[in-house]
Parts: sequence; C-alpha cells; structure tokens
Amino acid sequence: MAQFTRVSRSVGLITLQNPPVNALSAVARQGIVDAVKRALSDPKVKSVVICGQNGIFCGGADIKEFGTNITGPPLVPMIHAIEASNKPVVAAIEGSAFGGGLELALGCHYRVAHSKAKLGLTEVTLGLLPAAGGTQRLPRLIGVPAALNLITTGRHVTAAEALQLGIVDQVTDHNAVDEAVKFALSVAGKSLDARRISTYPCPCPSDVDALFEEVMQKVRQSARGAIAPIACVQAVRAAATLPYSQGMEREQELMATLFTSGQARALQYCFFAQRAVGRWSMPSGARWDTSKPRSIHKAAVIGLGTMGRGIAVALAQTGLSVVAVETQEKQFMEAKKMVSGMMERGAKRHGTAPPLDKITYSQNIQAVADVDLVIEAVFEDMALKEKVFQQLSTICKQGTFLCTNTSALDVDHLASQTRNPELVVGMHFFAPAHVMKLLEVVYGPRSSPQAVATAMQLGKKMGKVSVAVGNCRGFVGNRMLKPYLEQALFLLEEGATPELVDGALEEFGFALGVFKMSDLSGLDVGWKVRKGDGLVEPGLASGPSARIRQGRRYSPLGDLLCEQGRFGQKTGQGWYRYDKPGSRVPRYDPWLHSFLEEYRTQHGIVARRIDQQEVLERCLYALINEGFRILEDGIAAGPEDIDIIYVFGYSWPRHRGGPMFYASMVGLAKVLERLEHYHQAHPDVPYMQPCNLLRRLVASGSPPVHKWKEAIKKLRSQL
Ligand SMILES: CCCCCCC[C@H](O)CC(=O)SCCNC(=O)CCNC(=O)[C@H](O)C(C)(C)COP(=O)([O-])OP(=O)([O-])OC[C@H]1O[C@@H](n2cnc3c(N)ncnc32)[C@H](O)[C@@H]1OP(=O)([O-])[O-]
Ligand SMILES: NC(=O)c1ccc[n+]([C@@H]2O[C@H](COP(=O)([O-])OP(=O)(O)OC[C@H]3O[C@@H](n4cnc5c(N)ncnc54)[C@H](O)[C@@H]3O)[C@@H](O)[C@H]2O)c1
Repeated sequence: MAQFTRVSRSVGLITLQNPPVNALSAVARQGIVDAVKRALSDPKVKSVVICGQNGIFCGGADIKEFGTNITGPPLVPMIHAIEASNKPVVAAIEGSAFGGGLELALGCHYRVAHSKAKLGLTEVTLGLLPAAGGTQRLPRLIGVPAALNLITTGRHVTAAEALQLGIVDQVTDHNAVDEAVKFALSVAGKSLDARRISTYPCPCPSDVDALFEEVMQKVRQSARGAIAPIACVQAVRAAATLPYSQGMEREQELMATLFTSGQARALQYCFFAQRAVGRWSMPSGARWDTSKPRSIHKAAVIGLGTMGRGIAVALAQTGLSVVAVETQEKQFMEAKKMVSGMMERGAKRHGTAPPLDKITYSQNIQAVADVDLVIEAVFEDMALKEKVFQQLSTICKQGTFLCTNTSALDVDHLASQTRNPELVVGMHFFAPAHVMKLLEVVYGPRSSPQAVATAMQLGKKMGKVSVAVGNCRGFVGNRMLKPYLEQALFLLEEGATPELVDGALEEFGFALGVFKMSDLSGLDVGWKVRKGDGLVEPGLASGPSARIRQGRRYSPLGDLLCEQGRFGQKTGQGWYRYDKPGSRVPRYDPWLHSFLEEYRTQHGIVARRIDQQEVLERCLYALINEGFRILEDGIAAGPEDIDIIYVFGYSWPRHRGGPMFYASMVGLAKVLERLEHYHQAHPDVPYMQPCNLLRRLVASGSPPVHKWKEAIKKLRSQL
C-alpha cells in the first residue's frame, strides 16, 4: 500500500497505493511507516519524496474506517516521525491533498504541488477537525486568520493560492513527482532546523481574545447548530495560545468529542449518500452501470422566465450550444439582458470569459429542430405544456430527448403527447437553476434507461447532484414538502405564530423557517396550484366546513393572505412585513397577528400554547412519513436519494443527515409513536397516519438506515 523505490540514485520515493484516492487506511499507514523506516535507514538515500499513485496525492483518512475498530499505526506519530527525520522529506502533491493527506504533507519539510492540485483541511465537512496535527501546524505555517478560514470552512484552495498563502514551496506545470525529486536532490544535506513546522512559533495578532471572540461569533452564526466548526476554532485557539505539545493534546480532546458525535455520523452518511445517488436504478431493473448515456452537444430551453434563464446559463457554462426560446416579446428582451448579466457575473467570479456566444435566442419554437435535448420551462399549466410537447415531437430531429422542468405535473402524461415517449424525462431544477446544486431526474414508466442516463450525465456535467426518482405528483421533494407546509399552517390556526414556527425550524438548522421561505418564493405560487386543484374558496367563510376541503382538514390562511395581495417579499407583505417590496429582512407584523386572532375567533378556535417540540414533531414527522410512503411506492430507490434531495434542494441541515437519516437517529419506534399520537389528535389529517412501511420497519426491529433498502426489498417480496 506504499511502495518504496530509490530514484536518481539518492532519493527514496514513497508512493501511496490505495485506489481510488490513496486514503490513509490501516494498511496504507503501515505501508508508509515501513517505507519511511526503510528510507531513513538506507545510507544511499539522502532525501525522500512522498507521492500518491494515479495522479492523486491523498484523500485523507479512510472515512470507511470511522465507526469501526480502527487498527494499524496511528497518524499522529507517523507524521511526527516524518517531520523528525534528519533527511529532507518532500511531498509531491498532484490531484488532491485533503484532510489527513494535507496533514501528512505538512509533516514533510517541503511541498511541491502541480498547478492543477487542490488542497484543503476538509474534516469540518465530515463533522470532524484536522486531528493529525493540522490545527496546530497550519496556523504556525500561514498565520491564525488564514488557518481559521481554511479549517472552519474546509474549503479547497488551488495550488496558486496555496503558494500565495505559504502552504506549498513550489508550484509546477510539469510532472510534480519529477520536480519534487529534483527539489529533494537540491535540498539533500541541508539543515532542517527551520523546516519543522511544529517548532515554529504561532504568528498571531496581539489581541488574541478579540480575534477569537469575533471569529467564534461569525462561525456560530453560519454553523446553523453544527458543532465541528466551533471545535475547529477552539483547536486553532490552542495553537495560538499554547505550546505545540499542549495544543496537540487539546486537538485530540476536541476530536474525541466530535468523532463519536451524531453530527459526524450524519455528515459522513451524507458524503457517501451523495456518491451513492449516482448509482441509480429503476424499478424495471435498468441501472447506471448498464445504461449508456448519449452525448449532448446542443440543447434548447423553452420559456425564459425565472427557471429557463438559470437553466440556459447553466447549460452554456457547461460548454453546450444553447437555443433559448421565449414567445412573449417583453420577456424575450428582458431575458436576453438578464441571461447575459448572469453569465458576466459568473465569469467575473471565476476569472473566465462569459460564454455569451454559446446562446442563440429565438421567439420561434422551430429554432430547436436540430438540438439533441430540450428542456421545457414554460408556465406550470398542463394544457400549455401538452401543446409544447406536441410541437416539439414534430419539430425536433429524430432521437431528441424532451425534458420538462415541471415542479409537480405528470411526466408520463406529457410523454403521451409525443411520438416517442421513451425520450421524455423530467429534469426538475431548483431556483436559481444556475446556482442550486440539486436536479431531480424524473422517469415515467415509459422513459428509456438511455434517456435517464443522459439526463443524469448532463446534470453531472452541469455540476449538479442528480437524483433519479419516479413519477408522481411533486416527485420526491415537493411531495414531501406539502404535509410539512400544511402542518405549519395548522399550527398557526391552533395558536402558534410565524415567529415561533420559524424559530423552531431555524434552531433545528434550516437556513430559513417555513414562513420566511414561503415569503421568499412567493405565496401566489402555491395559491395558483391550490386554485387549479379546486381547493380555494374565496372569502373568510365560517363554520367547520370552511376548514375541510375535499374531505380533509384544510387551512385557507395562505389563500386569505393572497386575497389581500400579500404575496411575500415581492409585495412587501406576507407572513412578515418588509420595508418595501423586494426587501429581504422580515419584520414582525402586528397586522398579521390581529388577523390570526380574528381568524381564530371566527372559527371558534381557542389558541393554545404550542412549544418548539410540537412544531418540530408535527412539521418534520409529517414530512418523514411521506418519505416512507415514497419509499413504499418505489418512487425513491432508497433513503439516501430522499436525504440528498432534502440536503441539496431544501436546505435541510446537512449535519442532521437528511430527513430519513434523522428519523433513524431519533428512532423509528419514537417517530411511529408520535405520528400515532398526532394522528389520533388530528384524525382529519390523513397523511399523519403512520405509513405501513414505517410500521413494518419498526416491527422488524428498526434496522439501521443503510439496511433499509434491503429490508424494503424483503418486505415487498413478502407481499
Ligand atoms: C481516531 C481517529 C483519528 C483520525 C485522525 C484524523 C485524520 C484526519 O484529520 C481526518 C481526515 O482526513 S477525514 C478525511 C478528509 N478527506 C476528505 O474530506 C476528502 C474526501 N474525498 C473527496 O473529497 C473526494 O473523494 C476527492 C476529491 C478526493 C476525489 O473526488 P472524485 O475523484 O470526484 O471521487 P469521489 O467519487 O469523490 O470518490 C471516489 C471513491 O473514493 C471514496 N473516497 C473518497 N475519499 C475517501 C476517503 N477519504 N476515505 C474513504 N473513501 C473515500 C468515495 O466514497 C468513492 O467511493 P465509491 O465507492 O466509488 O463511491
Ligand atoms: N420558479 C420556481 O421556483 C420553479 C422551481 C422549479 C420548477 N419550476 C417550474 O418551472 C417551470 C417554469 O417556471 P418559472 O417560475 O420559470 O415560470 P415563469 O412564469 O417565470 O416563466 C415561464 C416563461 O415561459 C414563457 N412561455 C410561456 N409559453 C411559452 C411558449 N409556448 N414558448 C416559449 N415560452 C413560453 C413565458 O412567457 C414565461 O417567460 C414551471 O413548470 C414551474 O413549475 C419553477
């Protein structure tokens, strides 16, 4: 797992060999320890280079080992032994040096990086801190403020930035291993006294307390309840205030708390889940590894409203030629300007040229005749979409994939409007489409595996986390959102306030509570959908039937606000008040509170005290219950798919691992018991009735989340 060879006569070359990312597994660590001993005891070796095979230095500790009984030599003494060596050791960094990989490099006396390499202490993203000396060495090398920034965010830096910060000594466009060998030859025999980072004093601003107080405040605000960033600050503080050996003790102490935390488990689950969703499968048996995607060179977007503009930008930024079609003159002119502006801002951020020439605009749908794939993003109106799909089916060349960005409509019905329904899939982007990472790829019963594979591959190229899901109203994300939103309204009716509900959800870790989110996206969007569903009855009707629609409990609160023109941020009023239309800071609105009181009086509701726990249980368990139904229906292949959709599309706090992982942490029996309790209390809310799959999982002993897929398969075969 680490090969030793002697090159250029006197350089000991140690190559990490643990594909795919040369993670520091027990065997890899043993390999390094043995190879270093060999290099140091070989009198012909005057200096040493450590590199990784296959163009990647090292992806850090082996995350798969966490949570198991870890054996093999520990990292800290291994890195100390390298640093203490009296022969110079040079790290040759290609590809990535992340987490323990960068810590290994920091234990070396010199670092040579390829210009395309990326470096980072990424542990915080896994709920940990750099515990192989990273929190103690990095601040000594680059100073406290820069180290804090890197360690608390886990961000990747380019080789150029690493050189500027002083993390690496040399950057090369040539073969980094060859350059490192040359470098090692040039430093052989030189004193290493000034090259052992652990012996450096920690350069620190004079007012350490003020600096750390300020940083801690900022980190707490952005952490949304995550504990690892806080521990990272504490560890760096130890570097700034304690001698190295005591700082190392503090690093280990803090790591010990994080290592076994539920948050670390959740974040590591997310890491693997994000990769697992790429290995999609369909109920037909079609799979990612047996379905060949087709290359897409030219794509079209139909409808340049909020979504179409973002999608066109994202496609052009991927390097595709794009035909952008908009029929309304005003929208057409506005979209052209906005799309160019979005591309220019994006290019400025990345220091690249805006891909303006990649997009051609047209007001005529005939312009899409020669594209390989179309993404339709016209109004959410089935009759209009039917017409567009009929047109596309006749206009487009043979084999063009036809995709819809619908939020909830029946993809299979749209497919039935075309000559080749197997070419139709949903590509459900999230707003703003050029920024949000999530893409739901929706397959209908007739979608071909090739169409799904092509949409998944295109999503990946666009930098999205793509999840393949089945076709149903709202697919996965929006289907689960409905009971969550409704519970929030019911809580208001019963005595809660938007501030209380949002406060509970934000404390849980959501970036925005449900009412702030609703103000941001616009109350009119849901109003239109409910009108289409025949649920909206104008006016403030009284009597029990006013709050029962289509046989189940219904809250008209959102409709009543819309009737008042309160659409949220865009109108300056919604669940909160804003300084002016378009302002973003929500303020307490006395009008809303009197309105709620009046509403309760009119309906004979006596407001009761509702606590944060009830808010969380009702909103989250309703959403989770729908998640179980989605698994039961086979709409999502496994809990990872649902969790990744919620983490990337709905700001579910990543350190809680997604709704299904969260349910497993709470305990399925407890979730079931609370759902039963709330269903008894609210029998007119059918979706509070615990789903069969949840009952069966509990009956079968509540298997851990990674065993659900298997358990579901087994339960299905018993039916
Ligand atoms: C008491 C204990 C004391 C501990 C001491 C602390 C030490 C240290 O401070 C802690 C760490 O280093 S924490 C670690 C800090 N390190 C990080 O945070 C880096 C995490 N890794 C990455 O960011 C990316 O994988 C790379 C950018 C390295 C490659 O990206 P790419 O080219 O797009 O490829 P990809 O698709 O992403 O991965 C390919 C396959 O490799 C798999 N795998 C990957 N890394 C793994 C790992 N470390 N391990 C295991 N497996 C790992 C991945 O699951 C996938 O498997 P699959 O079965 O095929 O699905
Ligand atoms: N807005 C969101 O947050 C969001 C998120 C995900 C999905 N969606 C879905 O994306 C789709 C578009 O939503 P939006 O918010 O961008 O709507 P929008 O109202 O902002 O834009 C729709 C655009 O389509 C144009 N259009 C209408 N008929 C057309 C035709 N025949 N040919 C070409 N252009 C036509 C309209 O002029 C308008 O510019 C909807 O299906 C919606 O449900 C929206």
